[in-house]
Amino acid sequence: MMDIRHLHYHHRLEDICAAFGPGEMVGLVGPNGAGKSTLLRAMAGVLRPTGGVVQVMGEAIHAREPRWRARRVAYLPQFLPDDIPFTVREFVEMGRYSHAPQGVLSRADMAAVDEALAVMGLVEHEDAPLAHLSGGERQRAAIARCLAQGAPILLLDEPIASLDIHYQLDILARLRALAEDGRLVIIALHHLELALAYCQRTICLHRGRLVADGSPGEVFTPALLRDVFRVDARPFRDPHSGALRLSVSAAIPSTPE
Ligand SMILES: Nc1ncnc2c1ncn2[C@@H]1O[C@H](COP(=O)(O)OP(=O)(O)OP(=O)(O)O)[C@@H](O)[C@H]1O
Repeated sequence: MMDIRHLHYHHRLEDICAAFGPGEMVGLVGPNGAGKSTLLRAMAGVLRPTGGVVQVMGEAIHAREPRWRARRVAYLPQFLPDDIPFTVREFVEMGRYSHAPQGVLSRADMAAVDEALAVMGLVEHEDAPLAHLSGGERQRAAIARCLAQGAPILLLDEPIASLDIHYQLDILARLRALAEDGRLVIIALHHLELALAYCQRTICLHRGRLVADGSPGEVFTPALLRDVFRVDARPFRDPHSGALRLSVSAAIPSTPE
């Protein structure tokens, strides 16, 4: 479904190789500045690699036009501009325009928008200007736009960063359900505990390189947590639920470079 071959982007990404299939829920983790957003932008086709290629369904994504990309990949950037001059509904409707060649949304398009607004708890805000929403509500509107898009691949850059705990868990559960339904979902996450709980696969970037790729239990070793994330931490199995959890005891002090 998505194949990354020897991807480079200046010094920010170096020789990234990975392949992803339908039905996968993948957590993209790594410390600040590791290259997660850069990688997601290259995967979404909005950033042209300086080497290698990202193929989506066998085609180099950056070489295809925006409508082709939007039918296949829904991409949530890490930050939205503060001054988007649209109502919440208009903004979510934008997710459907790749399905409406003449720019006129059909009944099915409107139904997809209604559903996305409802699952993101935004029906009461649909006529409000986007700029009048709180940070978390705006983030939910951006996720609603991605969901309305109906693309088989979702690339979400820190989708839960500004959300309350209910929406963090609710959205991760919804994304996992979409993956179980056959989509490919890749999310950049700083919450390693939530990656453990919700992602079946985790890929870890460090200084622009892919340093680990496997189940969260395989990836979050005490050595990787120490060397990459600079914390003293160890995974353990919760005696009640049997789920893998993370016990983090301390940040390892930075040493001057
Ligand atoms: N516009 C830019 N121009 C030059 N360098 C950039 C630019 N944006 C990011 N970088 C650099 O590229 C590297 C990777 O940044 P990126 O935003 O991809 O990291 P990230 O893993 O998403 O970080 P974070 O967790 O802090 O969001 C960093 O060293 C950053 O300083």
